[in-house]
Amino acid sequence: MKKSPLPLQSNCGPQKQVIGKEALVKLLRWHFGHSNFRGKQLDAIEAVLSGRDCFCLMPTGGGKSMCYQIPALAKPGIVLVVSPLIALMENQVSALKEKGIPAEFLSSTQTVQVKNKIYEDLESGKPAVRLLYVTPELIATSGFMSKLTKIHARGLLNLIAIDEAHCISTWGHDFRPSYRKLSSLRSHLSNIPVLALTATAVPKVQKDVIESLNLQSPLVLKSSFNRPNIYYEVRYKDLLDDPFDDVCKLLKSCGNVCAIIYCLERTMCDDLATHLTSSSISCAAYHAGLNSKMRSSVLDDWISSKTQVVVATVAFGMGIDRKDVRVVCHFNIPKSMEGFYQESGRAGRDQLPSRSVLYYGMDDRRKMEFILRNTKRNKDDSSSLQDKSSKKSLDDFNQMVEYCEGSGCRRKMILESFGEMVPASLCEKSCDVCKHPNLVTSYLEQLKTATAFRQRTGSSRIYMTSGSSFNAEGQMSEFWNRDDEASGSEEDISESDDALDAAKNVASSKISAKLKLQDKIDMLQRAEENYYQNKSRDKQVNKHDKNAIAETLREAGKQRLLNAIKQNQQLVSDSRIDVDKSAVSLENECYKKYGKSGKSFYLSQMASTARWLSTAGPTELVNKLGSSTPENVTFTPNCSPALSNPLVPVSPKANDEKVHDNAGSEDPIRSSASPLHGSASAELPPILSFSQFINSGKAKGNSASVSKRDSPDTGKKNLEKRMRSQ
Ligand SMILES: Nc1ncnc2c1ncn2[C@@H]1O[C@H](COP(=O)(O)OP(=O)(O)OP(=O)(O)O)[C@@H](O)[C@H]1O
Ligand SMILES: [Mg+2]
Repeated sequence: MKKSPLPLQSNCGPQKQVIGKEALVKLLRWHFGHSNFRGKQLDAIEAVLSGRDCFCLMPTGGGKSMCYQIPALAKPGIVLVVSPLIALMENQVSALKEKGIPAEFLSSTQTVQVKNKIYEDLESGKPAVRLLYVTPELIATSGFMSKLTKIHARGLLNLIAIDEAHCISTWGHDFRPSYRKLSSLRSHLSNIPVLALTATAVPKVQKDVIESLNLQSPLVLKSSFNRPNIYYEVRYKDLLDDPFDDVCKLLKSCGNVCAIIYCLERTMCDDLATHLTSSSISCAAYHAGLNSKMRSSVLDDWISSKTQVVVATVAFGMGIDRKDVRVVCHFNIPKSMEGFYQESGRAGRDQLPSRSVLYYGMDDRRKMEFILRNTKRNKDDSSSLQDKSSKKSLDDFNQMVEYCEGSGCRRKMILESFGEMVPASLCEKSCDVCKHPNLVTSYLEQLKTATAFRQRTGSSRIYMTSGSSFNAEGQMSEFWNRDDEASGSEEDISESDDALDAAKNVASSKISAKLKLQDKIDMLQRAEENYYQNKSRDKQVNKHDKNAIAETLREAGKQRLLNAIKQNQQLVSDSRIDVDKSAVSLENECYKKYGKSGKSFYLSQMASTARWLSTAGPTELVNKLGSSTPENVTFTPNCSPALSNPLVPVSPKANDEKVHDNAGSEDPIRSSASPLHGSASAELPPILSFSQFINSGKAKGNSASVSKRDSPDTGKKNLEKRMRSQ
């Protein structure tokens, strides 16, 4: 619902004018319908309005957003909000727009037209926007920084709010390298107050945030971390017959309530979501393996109560504001208390009674310990730094283990981990230990017995045995986005880099320890032979590859999009849009993006596109489709990704181009129109395979020692085989 003009907007005079408490409360009531400020909100607002820096530590759901949203309404000008997640920005901006508050966000998900419109407004004499949300990656770009400097020079910048500020600290659980670049904000935009907000910062992180952001004599506001309306509980997987069923029963016993279930792995999310759905629980999976449209669709459905339960990796949630989440389950033990606090804190933001249930399993514990012990924080860090970082991660994790295996009050444990000393009586029986102490003690004893038994019988499952299990990207846990510093990428969800790296490192270190050089060479030679054998076999079976996307499927896809477009009268009647070409263009976009990832990705992308066509507003549609350049649309033929000789370096361009896989088709490098490509490839001598290379060395050194497999004859055969298979 749109509101009439802001009551204070025109009354605000010069920047220095002090806005009184009453006026601020009036703004709160008028725009947000809350009767009064909560906790330390007013202190933070008054501080930043008077031009002072502020560090604000409030519990999850404490109302931190209000600390920068009210200042944006109290003074003409712009409040810049730095936020780590595109989903989070989208959410807040649409909620503000609903209330008639001019807010925008800038991210890689928007069309150029939308971004240009925002920039035009910012450059106009009197920008309409009051709150501008951006990612830290965007701030780090020189283009955006120069725009910001100009806005500042025109006296239009009121406040810089850094939400989820703990992401700046390498000691924090969600460290984002791009956040570190925010330290330059101070030097570029002097005299603008900075407000740092977080719910989860241990004293060391608090100090780090204040120093990194270069806050000047900030007002430090800290509220208690206690969330009295959340009941904390741990369930022991090793003592349960079927943990999936237990989650199911738990959700059913709570009624059809809103819940989030966190899992470590994407596959686990999918499996558990399927199980719950088959038990008639309204639920969906959410993780970085889904494309961004699918993720938005799951998020939208959950926010609008179409689905009640989301089974997600930690990719879901930071700052997500659905007030009535009644249950947050951790199906696997989280890696730190900070992460656990933040995730479980998504329950009961409406202050009504809610539950946090953690499923603790010994295998999960071992698995997480393995990941943390072997995770490399940064490839360039020295080994002592790596060791320190790994030790810190393990220390953090041990707190979580203590939380699960300890027999003390859970709430007290959480609060003490944040440096808050409280008596156990504060809990008022709102954790399982305080409410059922005997039961929990008995569980812990049973757990000990079960663990000892497993150790004796060696029946513990082995999770990470070989490198091959790590090849499938996305199978591992996913932590927060650790963008490539140089890329300035603005992706909102990370690929699972940490754990994957860890696993790969371990796999390779195991190989190094085990194999001597000769073994390695033999292994590589065998791998090469297998590669060529498989490749020529693949050619025959390729047609039957169940993951391949056939032309008929693509045709059906185009037809589906065309139907979706035709159902939208807005599109059919708009002369700027060519419906046929738009369908072709959209299908091509889906194929180009997800074709290589396989059929299911392609289909899910098509489904989201069709969904978008039926729900998007007229401006969005015209922006996207009116500007498409269907003349330039080229079709990617039904093919597998370019697989030319792996030993020939392939130019990046060649990777982007489309390659026909049919016999007699041309290699894009050799068939390039460029004379350089043409003549160079004709003159190049054949490139030796790995075996040939090794053999030639051996032949030079000691021709007598050449094995049958390594004989020049075999080398020649290999080369012929290789040529045939291309
Ligand atoms: N003064 C207030 N009175 C009542 N409700 C409020 C008040 N301030 C904020 N809220 C509500 O509290 C909820 C949580 O607010 P918000 O999202 O700002 O929390 P947060 O501290 O940013 O949490 P998180 O750490 O999870 O991001 C929102 O639904 C908001 O509308
Ligand atoms: Mg928040």
